[in-house]
Amino acid sequence: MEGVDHLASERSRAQFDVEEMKVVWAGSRHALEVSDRISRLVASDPAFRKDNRTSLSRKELFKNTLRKTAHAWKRITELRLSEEEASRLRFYVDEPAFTDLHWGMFIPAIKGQGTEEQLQKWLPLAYKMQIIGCYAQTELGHGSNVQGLETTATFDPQTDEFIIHSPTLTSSKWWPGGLGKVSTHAVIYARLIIDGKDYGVNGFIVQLRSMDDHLPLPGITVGDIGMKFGSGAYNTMDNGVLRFDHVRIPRDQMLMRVSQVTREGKFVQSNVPRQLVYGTMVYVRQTIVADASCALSRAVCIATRYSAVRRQFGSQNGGVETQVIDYKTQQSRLFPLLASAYAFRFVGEWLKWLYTDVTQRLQANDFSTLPEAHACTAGLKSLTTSATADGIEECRKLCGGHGYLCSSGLPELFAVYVPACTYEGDNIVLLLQVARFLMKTVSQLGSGKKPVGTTAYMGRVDQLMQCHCAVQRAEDWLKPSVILEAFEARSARMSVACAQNLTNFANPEEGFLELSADLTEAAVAHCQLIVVSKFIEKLKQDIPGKGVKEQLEILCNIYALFLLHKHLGDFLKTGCISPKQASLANDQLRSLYSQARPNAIALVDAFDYTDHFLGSVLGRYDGNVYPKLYEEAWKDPLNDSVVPDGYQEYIRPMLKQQLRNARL
Ligand SMILES: CCCCC/C=C/C(=O)SCCNC(=O)CCNC(=O)[C@H](O)C(C)(C)COP(=O)(O)OP(=O)(O)OC[C@H]1O[C@@H](n2cnc3c(N)ncnc32)[C@H](O)[C@@H]1OP(=O)(O)O
Ligand SMILES: Cc1cc2nc3c(=O)[nH]c(=O)nc-3n(C[C@H](O)[C@H](O)[C@H](O)COP(=O)(O)OP(=O)(O)OC[C@H]3O[C@@H](n4cnc5c(N)ncnc54)[C@H](O)[C@@H]3O)c2cc1C
Repeated sequence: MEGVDHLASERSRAQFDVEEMKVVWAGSRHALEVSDRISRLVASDPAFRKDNRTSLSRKELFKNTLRKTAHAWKRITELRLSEEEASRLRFYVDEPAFTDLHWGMFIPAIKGQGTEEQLQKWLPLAYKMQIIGCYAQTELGHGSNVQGLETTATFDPQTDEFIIHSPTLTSSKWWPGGLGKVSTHAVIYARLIIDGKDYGVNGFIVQLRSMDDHLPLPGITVGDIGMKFGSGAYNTMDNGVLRFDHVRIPRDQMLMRVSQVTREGKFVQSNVPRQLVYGTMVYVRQTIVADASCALSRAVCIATRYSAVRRQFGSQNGGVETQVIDYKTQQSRLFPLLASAYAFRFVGEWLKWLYTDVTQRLQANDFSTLPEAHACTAGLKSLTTSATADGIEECRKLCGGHGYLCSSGLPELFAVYVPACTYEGDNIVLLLQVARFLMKTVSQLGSGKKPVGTTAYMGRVDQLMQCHCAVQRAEDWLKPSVILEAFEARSARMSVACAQNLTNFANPEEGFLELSADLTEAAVAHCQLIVVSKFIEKLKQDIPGKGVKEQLEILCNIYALFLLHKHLGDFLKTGCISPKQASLANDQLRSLYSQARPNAIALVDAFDYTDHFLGSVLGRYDGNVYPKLYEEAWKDPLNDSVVPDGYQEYIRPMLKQQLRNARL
C-alpha cells in the first residue's frame, strides 16, 4: 500500500526524542540542517538516479559517473555551495568517482607537503577544477612497503628539472583512482636521486594529459587497470596504470615542505620529521573512520527496518507470525552492529579533533603527538573498516534471501566498501604499526617517561597487571569504571605479554616477525579500548533530548559487552575476569538487547537517510517491502521479453532433441 507507514507502530514505541538523536548523530544542529537539506536536494534530482547501476556495462557505467560528476559540479557552482555543502552533496550522490581522489587526496597532499608558493600556484587551479588530480603512490610491485617504491625522480642540474622514470614493469603506478581515464595531473611518489645518491621517497606534481585534447603527454603511458569486484560498485572509478619514460618536470614541482632540492642540486632536510611525507595517509585514514560509521549505519538501517517487517514462524493457526527482529539470535547479531555504528561515529569525531590538534601543533613545530596520531589513525582505520566490512555482510545475511538481491542495496554496498580494508594501508600492516608503537611504549615504562594520550593507562600498568574485576551481579557491568578497567587490563596485559615474549629473541626484528599474529591481537585490544573509552567520554557530555542519553548508554554498554563476549578468550586468558563474571556479562547483554528492541527503528531513523541514499527496497522508510520487491523484479532487463533471447538457438533445439529421443 502506497503512502502507508508500515513501521508506524514501531516508531510509536520509541522512548526517546528522535529529532534530538539526529542532532547527536550529525554532530551539531547546523550539520544536521546541511545534511538534511543537501540529501533531499540530491534525492529529488532525477540526474542522480542510481537504481540502474548494476545493469550497465562498464563503459556505460563510467560515462554515467562522468555525467553525474559534471552535473554535481554544475549544481555546486550554480548554488554557490560552501565547501561543507559541496562535500555533503558528493557524499549523497553516492558513487565512487575521480573527484573523491581529487578532493580527498590530491588537494590534501599539496596542502600538507607543498610550500607556500606551491599552494598559491596549484590550489586555486585545483579548487576551480581547472586541473584534475589523483594520488599516485602504489606500484605494481609495491603498495604496503612505501620505502620499496621504484619510480625515480633524478635531478638534472643542467636543465633544473627532474626526470621521472619507471625503470621496471613493477615500478608502474598501479591502482590510483581517477588516474586511468580522467586526471590531468597527479601527485606521484618517487625516489629522489641526486648525483647518483638515493634520498628516499618524495612527492612530485606531474602533468599527465594535455589540457587541449586530453591525450597523454610525451613519455607517459596511462590507462585503466580493469574491472573490479562486484557489479556497479567501485567500477565507476578509473583506477589506473601509469608508466614514465624519462618525463621531465621543473624542479619546483617537487613538493618541498619536508625536504628541498636547491638550484645547485643540494638536498636540504627541513626542520620537520621525514614521516610528514606520509601525512596525506594520516589525513585520509582519519576520514575513513568517519566513513565507516556511515557505511555501517546504512547497512544496519536496511537490516533493522527489514527485520521489523519480515515475519517468520511463531503463529498458531495461520495468525500473524513473529517479526524476525524479536528473535534473540537476530538481536544478538544486529544490535551490536547498531551500537558499533554509533561507537564509530563518536570515535570518528574524536579522531577528527586529534587530527586537527596534531596539524595545529605541526604548524607550531611541535611534533610530539605525531607518533600517537599515526598509531591512532592507522589502528582505528584498521579496526573500523574490518568491522564495517564484516558488518555489512552480516546485515546481508540478516535479511535472508532477499538480502542477496541487488535491490536490497547490500551486495553493492559491500562491494564498494570492502576495499577499504586494503586501501590507505592494508589492515594487518597498519595493526603492526600500532603494535610497534605499543611495544615502544611498554619498553619505555621503566625509563620515567610517562605515557600520555591513548596510552596513558599504561602508566598504571602495575595496578592493571594485578587488578581483579569487582563484578558480582549482572548490573555491575553497567558501570563505566568496571568496563574501562576490564578493557584497560586486557590491553595492558596483552601488550606486556608480547613485550615479554619479545625478550626471548636475540634479534628483536626476528621476534617481531615471529610474534606478529599475537602483536596484531594486542593492537586490536588497544584500539577497542580507545573506541569504548571515547564512547564513555561522549556520554559525560551534556546531551539534551528526552531519553537520548539513556539510549546512548544502552548502546555503549551493548558495544562494550558484545566485544567482551566476542573476545572472551583474551579476557579469561589474561585473567581480567572470571568465567562467572563473563556469564553475568552475557546476562546483562541479553537484557540490554531487550531494552534496545522497542527503540531499534527510531535509532536507525536518527541516521536521517533518504530512501534515495539507502538505495534499498528492504530498507524503505515506509517498510512497504513486498510490493516494491515484486515491482523491482519486473524491471530487470531479462524480463523485457517473455521468451528470452537465445531460446531459438539453445533451448528449443535441446527440447526438440529430447522429444526425438523419446519417440525412438
Ligand atoms: C578518499 C578515499 C579513497 C581512498 C583511495 C585509496 C588511496 C590509497 O590507498 S593511497 C596509498 C596508501 N598506501 C598506504 O597506505 C601504504 C601503507 N604503508 C605505509 O604507510 C608505510 O609503508 C608503513 C607505515 C607501513 C611503513 O613505513 P616505513 O617507512 O617502512 O616505516 P617504518 O615502519 O620503518 O616506520 C618508520 C617510522 O615512521 C613512523 N611512521 C610510519 N608512517 C607514519 C605516518 N603516516 N605518520 C607518522 N609517522 C609514521 C613509524 O611509526 C616509525 O616511527 P618510529 O618507530 O618512531 O621510528
Ligand atoms: C580500490 C582501491 C583503490 C586504491 N586507490 C589507490 C590510490 O588512489 N592511490 C594509490 O597510490 N594506491 C591506491 N590503492 C592501493 C592501495 O593503497 C594498496 O593496495 C594497499 O596499500 C595495499 O598494498 P598492496 O596492494 O601492496 O598489498 P600487499 O602489501 O601486497 O598485501 C598482500 C598481503 O600481504 C600481507 N602483508 C604485506 N606486508 C606485510 C607485513 N609486513 N607483515 C605481514 N603481512 C604483510 C597483507 O596483510 C596482505 O594480506 C588502492 C587500492 C584499492 C584496492
